[in-house]
Amino acid sequence: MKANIVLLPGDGIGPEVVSAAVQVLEAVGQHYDHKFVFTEYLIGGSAIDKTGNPLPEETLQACRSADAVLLGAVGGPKWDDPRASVRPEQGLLGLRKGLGVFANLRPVRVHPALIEASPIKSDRLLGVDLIVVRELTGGLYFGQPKKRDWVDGQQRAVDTLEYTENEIERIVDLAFRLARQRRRKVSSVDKANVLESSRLWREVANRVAQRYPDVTLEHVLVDTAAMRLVSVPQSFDVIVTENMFGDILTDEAAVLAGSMGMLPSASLNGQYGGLYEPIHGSAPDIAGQGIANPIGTILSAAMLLRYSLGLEQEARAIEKAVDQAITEGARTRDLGGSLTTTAMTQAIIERLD
Ligand SMILES: NC(=O)c1ccc[n+]([C@@H]2O[C@H](COP(=O)([O-])OP(=O)(O)OC[C@H]3O[C@@H](n4cnc5c(N)ncnc54)[C@H](O)[C@@H]3O)[C@@H](O)[C@H]2O)c1
Ligand SMILES: CC(C)[C@H](C(=O)O)[C@@H](O)C(=O)O
Ligand SMILES: [Mg+2]
Repeated sequence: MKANIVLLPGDGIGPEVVSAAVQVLEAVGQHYDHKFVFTEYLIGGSAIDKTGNPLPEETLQACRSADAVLLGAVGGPKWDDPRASVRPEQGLLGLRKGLGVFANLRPVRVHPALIEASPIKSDRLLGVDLIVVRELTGGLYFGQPKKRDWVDGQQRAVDTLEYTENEIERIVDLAFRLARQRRRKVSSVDKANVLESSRLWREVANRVAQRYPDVTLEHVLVDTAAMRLVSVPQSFDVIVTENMFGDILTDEAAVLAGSMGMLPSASLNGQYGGLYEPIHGSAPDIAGQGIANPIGTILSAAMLLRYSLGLEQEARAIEKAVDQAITEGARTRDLGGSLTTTAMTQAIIERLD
């Protein structure tokens, strides 16, 4: 098959890990006789530097007409001035909103050989296989008003946590559908003891659950969920939650998997091609050194093949090659090893069937 894939390398380690994933996709393309056409566009800090805009119109249009989009990361200290009127992260949020990708799937699997790499180092990590379904285009990130003003002679800052029933319904429904292909358990994470938006979330989740009598639903408060994630991670199958809770819990979940560099994600809505990115950021502390772990981005490329191009066998081939490389001891520095980004990528490519 032929597919047009837009690349958004972005900032920091973004270009390093995207280039790694492209090499893997090219190798898969050769093995299976597919033609992946890659076109690169600007986003984030590097887009601000070149155009003054973190999401140039040209980038958004290209992403809308692509079969899929693969993104590295945006942001970094260079653009962190709190008084700046444009920020790299606005580019990413604008892209997610502009593509309407409300469903962000963040699978978390612990490779048995990496239990040692996690600070938890315990059998409780054995067999952990969960997926966080993070609502991505609503909640605190996008609610209005979002502003600064002056009240009683001092500055005030306002963010708004807002959800409509429809926004909750579509993401919770997706979580239930996913649970049917897995262990049939949904943990809906909220803060219903405090937040009105969470009370609505719970009501809607209960309503959706009636359509899935074969799936178990539990409600978990987000603070308890954070605790359970490190103490009894095997108790989770599908976690569904609002935008910011999902952001925070998945960084925590990355600790189970051994490193921030391990986790992939897919952002979907069924309309545009889908946006694929590792869950980590631009890692300014290691950028430019060639030591970033490319696995989160490579596994995001596998998700791209699965969800946007329907290439299940090819997706599995990548996942298997990653598993095998790890089993056989391939480790970047974050996992306690010494392989460079390029060497790790090569180790994975060599193990593709
Ligand atoms: N999707 C995105 O584009 C995205 C996501 C998160 C953060 N950010 C941005 O990235 C910048 C840096 O944020 P941060 O430092 O808080 O988070 P970060 O995820 O960039 O880094 C946190 C820690 O994890 C390590 N790490 C992350 N990815 C790694 C990889 N692939 N291999 C090895 N180690 C890795 C880093 O070295 C760092 O020690 C900020 O500007 C933030 O806004 C962007
Ligand atoms: C960079 C930031 C806007 C982003 C988010 O919060 O969604 C990141 O942390 C992520 O997890 O993708
Ligand atoms: Mg995050």
